[in-house]
Amino acid sequence: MKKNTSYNTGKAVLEIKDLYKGFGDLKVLNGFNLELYKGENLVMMGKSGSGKSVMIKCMVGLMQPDSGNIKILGKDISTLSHQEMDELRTEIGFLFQGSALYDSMTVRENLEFPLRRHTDKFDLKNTDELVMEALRNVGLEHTIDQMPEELSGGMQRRIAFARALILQPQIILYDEPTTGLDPITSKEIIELMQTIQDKYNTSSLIITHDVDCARVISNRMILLLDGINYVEGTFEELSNSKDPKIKAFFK
Ligand SMILES: Nc1ncnc2c1ncn2[C@@H]1O[C@H](COP(=O)(O)OP(=O)(O)OP(=O)(O)O)[C@@H](O)[C@H]1O
Repeated sequence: MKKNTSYNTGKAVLEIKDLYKGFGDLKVLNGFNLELYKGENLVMMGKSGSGKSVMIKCMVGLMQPDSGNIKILGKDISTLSHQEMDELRTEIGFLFQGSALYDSMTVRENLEFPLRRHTDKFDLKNTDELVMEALRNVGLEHTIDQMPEELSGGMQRRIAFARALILQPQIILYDEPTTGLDPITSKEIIELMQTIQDKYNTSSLIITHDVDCARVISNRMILLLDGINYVEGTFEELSNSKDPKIKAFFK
């Protein structure tokens, strides 16, 4: 698979500067910085409890940082109204480990759901077309009228992927996209992530502990350690590091 590692001259779609967040005596983020460039796959690794979820919650406006600055698509999120933040969230697709489908809805209804919430951005007349395109992207057009329970775990994950894509986001956030999947399904998901990036030139922030996933998908990597962006570089650079703290991630 071709890998491009020259994104750091491009335009940043997400900029986190000097982010601090603590809970009482617990300092979680201590001046964390991150830039995600247009069209890149940035893999973020961090130990359990290192603050990855806190960082994401600050990023999508679900948590208030103590200080620091977050810009998404050039907009400082601390200046946005509720409605503006909601609109900006349509530019971010989420694929989380627990991105469960609604059990009582068909695949079609699951995919229509985000569109109905954002009629300002999408014309509901085009719903069928958008649903089909999203399903085509994950190769599951034939499941459109099925219920989630009729699908395998891997297929459900792909439908959740299609649902994350349906709003045509510019940024995709993946949290442990391959955790809990068997190696073959895991490989399929990684290939899908790559296909989507190639097709739509999306920018992805991928949080994972899966070294194989990081090797295949990352253009660049960042390690969150001690509340800061401890190191950044390509997979090759980081995996060959002599620093024991960095080496620990690649065991
Ligand atoms: N609302 C909260 N109140 C108090 N402490 C919190 C809160 N949210 C997170 N923390 C603490 O902040 C630290 C970082 O949590 P976070 O969930 O971001 O970790 P993580 O890196 O996502 O871990 P994992 O990989 O296990 O999901 C933890 O010690 C957690 O207990």
